[in-house]
Amino acid sequence: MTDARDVRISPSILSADFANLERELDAINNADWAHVDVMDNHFVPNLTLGLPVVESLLKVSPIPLDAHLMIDDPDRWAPAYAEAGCKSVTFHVEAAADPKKLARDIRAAGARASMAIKPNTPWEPYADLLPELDMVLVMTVEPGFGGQSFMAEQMPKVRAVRESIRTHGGDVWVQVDGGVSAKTIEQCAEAGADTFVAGSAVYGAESAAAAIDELRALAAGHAH
Ligand SMILES: O=C(CO)[C@@H](O)[C@H](O)COP(=O)(O)O
Ligand SMILES: [Fe+2]
Repeated sequence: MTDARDVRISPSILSADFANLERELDAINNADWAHVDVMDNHFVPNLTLGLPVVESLLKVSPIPLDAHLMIDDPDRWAPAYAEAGCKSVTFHVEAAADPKKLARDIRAAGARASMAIKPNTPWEPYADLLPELDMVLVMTVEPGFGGQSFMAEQMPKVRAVRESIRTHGGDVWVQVDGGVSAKTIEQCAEAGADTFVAGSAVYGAESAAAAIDELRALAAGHAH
């Protein structure tokens, strides 16, 4: 059984005020992680920030950073985010040349190794990678932008990932990212997700801290 302590909320600073990121990190200090979306305008059609900004965020963040790398050639770049101090580093399997080696490199550099799959990418061909992973991120929007509509049709994939983890054993977290809000988080938890990214639902709320508490309570009520 999963209880409230096993539900993790990771607000995405993509929806924060980029001119005031230290203040925006402080505003979510009751969250478990801060989710940082790194986009390179190649893997996705958007450009955000890279390692120098992440290094600065690491100096001031009250909570650990969860780096979501939406970039080409993660084999080359991802371990540096772990070496810099990100406690979780997610690469996209669609972009990785050697996902097994990359996951090992991330772990060797001191971070949790996480693999993301886009909405049109099936899970089954990658299930054998589970022993190398600490988290699987099932995208619930096409990566690239905050504020998009949640794709409920990804819930069977969340169930399939959770089932593979049950079968293979191991304490692998299942993260969902994209359109997660008070309206959609319960079905994610019900399907087997335990780690929830929310950008606009947190930073668009009157109180980010209250939104985080609400999301955590809703997810915990449906976790299993
Ligand atoms: O990775 C991404 C988008 O590609 C996300 O992390 C978004 O930043 C989530 O934003 P919301 O959908 O919650 O507004
Ligand atoms: Fe993300």
